[in-house]
Amino acid sequence: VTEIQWWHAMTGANNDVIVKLANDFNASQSDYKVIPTYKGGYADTMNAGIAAFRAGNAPHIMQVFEVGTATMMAATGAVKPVYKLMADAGEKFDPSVYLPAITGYYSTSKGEMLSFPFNSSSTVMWVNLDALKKANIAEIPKTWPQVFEDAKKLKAAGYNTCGFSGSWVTWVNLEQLSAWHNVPLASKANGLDGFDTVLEFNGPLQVKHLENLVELQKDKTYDYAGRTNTGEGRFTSGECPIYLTSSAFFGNVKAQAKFNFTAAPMPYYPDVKGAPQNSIIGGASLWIMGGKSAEEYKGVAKFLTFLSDTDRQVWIHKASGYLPITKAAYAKAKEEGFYKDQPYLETPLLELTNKEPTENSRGLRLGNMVQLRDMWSEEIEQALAGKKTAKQALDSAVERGNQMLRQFEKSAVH
Ligand SMILES: O=P(O)(O)OC[C@H](O)CO
Repeated sequence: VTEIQWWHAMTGANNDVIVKLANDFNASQSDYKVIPTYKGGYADTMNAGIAAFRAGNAPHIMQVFEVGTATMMAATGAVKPVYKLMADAGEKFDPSVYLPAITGYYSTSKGEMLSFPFNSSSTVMWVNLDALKKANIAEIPKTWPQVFEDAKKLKAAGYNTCGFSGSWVTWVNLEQLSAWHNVPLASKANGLDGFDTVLEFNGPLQVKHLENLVELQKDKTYDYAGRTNTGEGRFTSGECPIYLTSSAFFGNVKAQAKFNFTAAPMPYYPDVKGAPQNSIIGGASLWIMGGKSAEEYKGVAKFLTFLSDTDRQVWIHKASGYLPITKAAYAKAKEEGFYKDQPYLETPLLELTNKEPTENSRGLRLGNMVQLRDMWSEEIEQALAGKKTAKQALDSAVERGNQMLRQFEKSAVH
């Protein structure tokens, strides 16, 4: 039996999904054994994989969050592009069966798929419907001013430590916010059109939004919940009744929330012309590491085919809240009437396809993104702590970030 190591970053309900997929694949044939290993959060998993590659013992499959894409693309030799893997292994593979809004993110401009879009998500607004009722709020808020208003009412109704919050502070409040309002995060289509991109997220919209969060943080109408997704339990515990994070929070919400809930589209600022635009994808993709044997690659290719199966994709979608990655799986979920019962699982798909993507909303591809996000978060935290104004914090995040991008550009192999 040829062993295939799969390093991943999933916890809770989504870890259960990974384990079941590996077990089912292993039970479906006897030539290969996929062994999943949790390596910490997304940033830790990526760093562990890169270190292992340098030491000559990389796993076969590595789950890398969407914002690690530029780094992986630049790591020529360290990775085996998916389109090549499938061709070399003689595995049937048609990139056109996957949803273009998702695969575009992980493909070259020629349409060659570099990594396999295993778990794609988007940002949604999770809402505690019982809390809304308790605060006499009749409708789910659609705009940011309505969220602020409702969060104040929720506070008055007893949710006094957190009216609203969210995870992945930069993803939600810079990256998705910018795309959703059709303003640039960075030049060159947010880096998709070249590594010579410069950051541009210190514009009026992003500054105004951070000013709002800073102001609302003072009395806990908003309460910061951290850089990654570790604060998500504050929604399921009932503490924060409005919470912006990934659609893939679904498995844990379903298992843990003792209240009625839904996931609505991200709010928007109604004074921004044309908003809302479309959201961008989150989550992660599977990168196949270089330097393995033909036999091992054959097993990996078979596993990717196994993951692409329509029924399996529908199952992953229903269990986790990650998106169905193929057109057939999305159509099947619709046909089954799945979204009639659970309309909120379609929310991220509707956001992604809300409008034809623009240069500002196709996605983003910035090098050194793990470090960039940490530094952007640090600047946001300074603003929330009252040590800098929102404008100073975002100006500094842009300036420091541009230096990091230039370092990446110099070191990247083109
Ligand atoms: O929680 P996930 O897996 O949907 O990922 C959220 C963000 O996209 C991570 O960068």
